[in-house]
Amino acid sequence: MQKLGRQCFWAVLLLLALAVLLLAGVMHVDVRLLMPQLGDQVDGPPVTNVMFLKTHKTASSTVLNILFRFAETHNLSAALPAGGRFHLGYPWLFLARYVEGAEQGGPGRRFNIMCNHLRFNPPEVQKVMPNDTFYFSILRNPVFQLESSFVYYKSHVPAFRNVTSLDAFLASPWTYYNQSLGLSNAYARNSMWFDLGFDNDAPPEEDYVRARLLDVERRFQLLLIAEHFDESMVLLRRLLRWRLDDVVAFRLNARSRHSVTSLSPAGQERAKHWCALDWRLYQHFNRTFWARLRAELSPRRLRSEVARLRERRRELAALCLQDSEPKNKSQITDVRLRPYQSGRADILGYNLKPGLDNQTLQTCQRMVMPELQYMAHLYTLQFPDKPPKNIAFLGA
Ligand SMILES: Nc1ncnc2c1ncn2[C@@H]1O[C@H](COP(=O)(O)OS(=O)(=O)O)[C@@H](OP(=O)(O)O)[C@H]1O
Repeated sequence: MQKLGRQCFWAVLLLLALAVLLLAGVMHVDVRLLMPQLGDQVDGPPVTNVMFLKTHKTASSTVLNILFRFAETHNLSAALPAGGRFHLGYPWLFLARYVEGAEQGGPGRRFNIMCNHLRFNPPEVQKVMPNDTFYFSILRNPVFQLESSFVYYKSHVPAFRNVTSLDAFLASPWTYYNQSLGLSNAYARNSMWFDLGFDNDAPPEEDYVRARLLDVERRFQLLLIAEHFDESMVLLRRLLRWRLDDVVAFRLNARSRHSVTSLSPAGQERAKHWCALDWRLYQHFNRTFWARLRAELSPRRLRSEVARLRERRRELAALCLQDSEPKNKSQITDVRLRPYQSGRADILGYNLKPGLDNQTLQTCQRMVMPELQYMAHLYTLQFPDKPPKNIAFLGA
């Protein structure tokens, strides 16, 4: 009798499971959306040695926030800029000695996570990162990347200083762009190509471009695409075997709508021509990105993973943020959460909900902490005996 009862129980359970699967199939719903805990399972230990080449104006600060949070929550070491510096020697080619502590404890000191701005120089990066490091970076359509760069670096970059608009610059770039001024003009032309360590003024000849694209393919396991940020996070999480919350992030370092300018259609075409190396880079890795996604996930699975990521971001926004809309500098009440401002860009940040309990507050603070503040925070954790980084603009 008891045996019959047990059999009935299992039969009902089986029927129920079949009904859920059938329903999910009919309604085109991924089962993991109905039972989220199923979807967070990953095979094998997470990858913990990661080098992210932080390209400029490509959503890279949002990725850096993800990596810093992972480093902090897993007690991993980060390769941080030495002394009072805020980047790893940029715009000069990276050298291992730009990393705090790289030369202490004898040569061979290795770090888990590396993600501050640097100009890629593989042999020197290899001196501070372990052999099994996962290398990745992110690219953005150079038309929009250049527009963001123009507004952000307007007064910093010689080529941009004396021109009123990007359209005017692109109509006659050689009037404003002086090659002999070298590195300080790197933000004005093929900036992603430059960050990868290549010559941003090289003629875009076919053999040269192909050889460099091959170099990038050899060095990096993954190139993400800023325009497809959520799909990028789904792919990254899969390859790193991380949990969903590890890759959920709020958009950081964004400009307010009024500081975004739009390029005329002719200006957009000129931007592709002016930044021909970046345009080739972007087109190539946009193609390989989608090929990789297709190889890793079915379209339905991709849709459901992106949906889960967005749902979780909405949940965390509701938990953490006073208002899900980002705020400008003067609206951010906690000065420590104000992002660095530059050029004509009005860079936005977030206010947290008041009255959060300590643990929630800590999680939420980390998610909205701007790059410089987070770096200074990790630096103090990692090097408590060294003078802390001085973020001058916070005192202003
Ligand atoms: N999640 C996500 N998806 C898409 N785009 C995003 C995301 N996060 C940040 N951004 C946009 O990235 C721009 C800032 O880039 P960076 O953080 O790389 O800039 S920096 O070089 O570190 O200053 C900045 O672009 P602009 O607003 O056009 O300047 C951000 O809006």
